Amino acid sequence: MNGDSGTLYRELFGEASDDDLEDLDEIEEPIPGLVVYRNVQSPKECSRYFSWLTSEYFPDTPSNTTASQRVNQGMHFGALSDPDTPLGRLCQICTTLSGLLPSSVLARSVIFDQAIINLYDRGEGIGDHVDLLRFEDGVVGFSFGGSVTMRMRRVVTGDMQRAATYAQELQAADPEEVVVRLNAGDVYAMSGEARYRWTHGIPKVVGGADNVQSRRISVTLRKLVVQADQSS
Ligand SMILES: O=C(O)CCC(=O)C(=O)O
Ligand SMILES: [Fe+2]
Repeated sequence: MNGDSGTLYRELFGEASDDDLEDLDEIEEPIPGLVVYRNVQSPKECSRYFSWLTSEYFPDTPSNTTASQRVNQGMHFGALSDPDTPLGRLCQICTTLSGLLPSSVLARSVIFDQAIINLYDRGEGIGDHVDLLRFEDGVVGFSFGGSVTMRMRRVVTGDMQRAATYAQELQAADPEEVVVRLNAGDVYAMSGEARYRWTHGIPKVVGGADNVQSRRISVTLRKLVVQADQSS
């Protein structure tokens, strides 16, 4: 689904101000390549994104159903180069947060051209996985709605393909794990080791309680790997 064509950021959210991005609290988690910035987006901006994402991608997904057919994911394909669109604005934010992404990622002519929009309702989660290798290095996540705990585990099997199939459990899980609390307005990035050598997931249950307590919508930005031309 291509949700943001023709939707101007300014129409929905008013003038974007980079003043909002100052004085941010950057937290470097103990995994090389994992960077978390807190409170990048204001509560007001978050609630506007939450509403826009809901109407654009999940207009018919009530939170009180566990039906397996329910729509809980949307996708965008196409360069996110226009900061006057909601998803393009998220891409622009990435370029303003120093150290969020390595210079090799920022130097790309198109930094991101794909977005996945995930919806989580109470009791849901996503299994431990490494993002598919069809995507380049550098994945950035934005959070809207409820808070959640993300778990990261070092890949110890060396089996990248298996990890990339969204395994629910790694067979030889290393006890070493890092948990990252994600609140609305936070921005996280996974590059290098964090992107390729660690899984990430959102467990359904944390400390005996539902991890997701109220609806959360995440937007993750990626760049598709350009396939070499096989025909010549
Ligand atoms: O919801 C999130 O922040 C993570 C989503 C994710 O890992 C994915 O879509 O691959
Ligand atoms: Fe992922």
